Amino acid sequence: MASLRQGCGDLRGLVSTFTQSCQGSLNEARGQVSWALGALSVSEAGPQLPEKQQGPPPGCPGRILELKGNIRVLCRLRPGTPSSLVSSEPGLDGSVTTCYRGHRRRFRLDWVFPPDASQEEVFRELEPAVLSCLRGYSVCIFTYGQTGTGKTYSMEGPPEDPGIAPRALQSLFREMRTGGQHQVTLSMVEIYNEAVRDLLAPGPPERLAVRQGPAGQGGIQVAGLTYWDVPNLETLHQMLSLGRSNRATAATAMNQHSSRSHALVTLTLQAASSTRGSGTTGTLHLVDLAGSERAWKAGGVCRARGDPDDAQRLREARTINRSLLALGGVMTALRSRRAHVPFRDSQLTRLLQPALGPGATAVLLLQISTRPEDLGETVCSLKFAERVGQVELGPARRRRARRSGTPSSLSTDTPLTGTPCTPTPSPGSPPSPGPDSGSSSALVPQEDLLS
Ligand SMILES: Nc1ncnc2c1ncn2[C@@H]1O[C@H](COP(=O)(O)OP(=O)(O)OP(=O)(O)O)[C@@H](O)[C@H]1O
Repeated sequence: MASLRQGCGDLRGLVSTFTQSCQGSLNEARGQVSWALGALSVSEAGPQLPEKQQGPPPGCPGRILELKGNIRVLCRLRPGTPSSLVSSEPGLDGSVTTCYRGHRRRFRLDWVFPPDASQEEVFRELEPAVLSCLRGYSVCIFTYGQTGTGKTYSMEGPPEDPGIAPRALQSLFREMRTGGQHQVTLSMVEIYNEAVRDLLAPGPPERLAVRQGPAGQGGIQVAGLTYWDVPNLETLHQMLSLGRSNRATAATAMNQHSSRSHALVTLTLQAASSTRGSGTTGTLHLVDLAGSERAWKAGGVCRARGDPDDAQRLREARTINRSLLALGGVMTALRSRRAHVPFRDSQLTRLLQPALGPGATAVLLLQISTRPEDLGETVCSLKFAERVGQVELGPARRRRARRSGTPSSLSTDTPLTGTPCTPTPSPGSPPSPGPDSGSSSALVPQEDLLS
């Protein structure tokens, strides 16, 4: 009788959630169709569009993005033991040559940074993409590679030698000071063991639900995510370091301070319309991916160390690898222009969906090791980068605000009145969502609001 009751309860639960799950699948199908239609119109319109409609004039940062393609792959070699098995030709259109299991293979990349490249040199190559966000572009910069190869070093960097994120913020605020009114909004999440957590939540971080946006509007919603209006650079730095300190890290076999989660920082930059042009909404996603670490390597070390936390490390390694595999699957589908792109396969790919949609620009910074014992991983990473380099997202597109869509409470580097790091949150909603976007996540750019 008890088991009959239990069965009956289960059945009731299933029935009650059935409509909801159907609606979810329907919404996703709609999203896929509108994504495919968007891709189609982009590929049809792309090269034929007159320059005026394509974006900024020659010489401007956005122009470089359009001409160089919407996904660029940069590679940075970690300093350390030089090996004759990994050699590189640094610079623009550089290459990395590996000699693995008797096979020589040359991988071409958009830019290769040698082991002695400085943080400044790396950022110089990325700065145009970063600044294009102020002109309404959506840009995603992500670091990818084996654990311990320097992803966090490149993205964050030590205080005495800052990496991409702090330099990007500084550069954006410097540029904003030169004129115009802007509003900057920040959100920061991590994906740890497939759970999405708000790194800037005012209370204890809880697991957040990721959902498909309302029907016909596409996009992804992260329920309960906090969005912060950031008035100045100092506050932004403080918030980022707060978020960073909330991130899950642990000592692993390969790295003493290994990031065990993927971290996604999203800045939305709204520029008010002025005599120089209409308002725009740009988005900058900075993604520090957790490192890939072969499960067998992690497993071997787990057994050898007999540490009680090692089972946890092994589980983390597996989920990280699964999500990176899903990212690889998405890249393959995008490259082959498949009708179905498996964005739903992991939380990482779901959240990255808007950043990899038509009209967006993505820059992959691949980190590799030159150590002979890492060669297998290095080749895998380079193959992944090669796949990414062949993806086409269509020409980069700017998002202009409607004429009436000027952001409401604009600020230009206004000094914070009150305690730093306590700006006004706008829980669960993005900054002034456009009527077409239907998105409640800062990870989701508003639709192309070309007026
Ligand atoms: N270019 C570099 N110059 C100097 N030190 C570096 C460089 N790249 C990496 N390192 C050092 O190597 C170590 C590992 O780097 P980091 O933590 O950034 O790796 P990671 O790829 O983010 O690892 P994980 O995926 O495990 O988080 C750190 O001590 C870092 O300071």
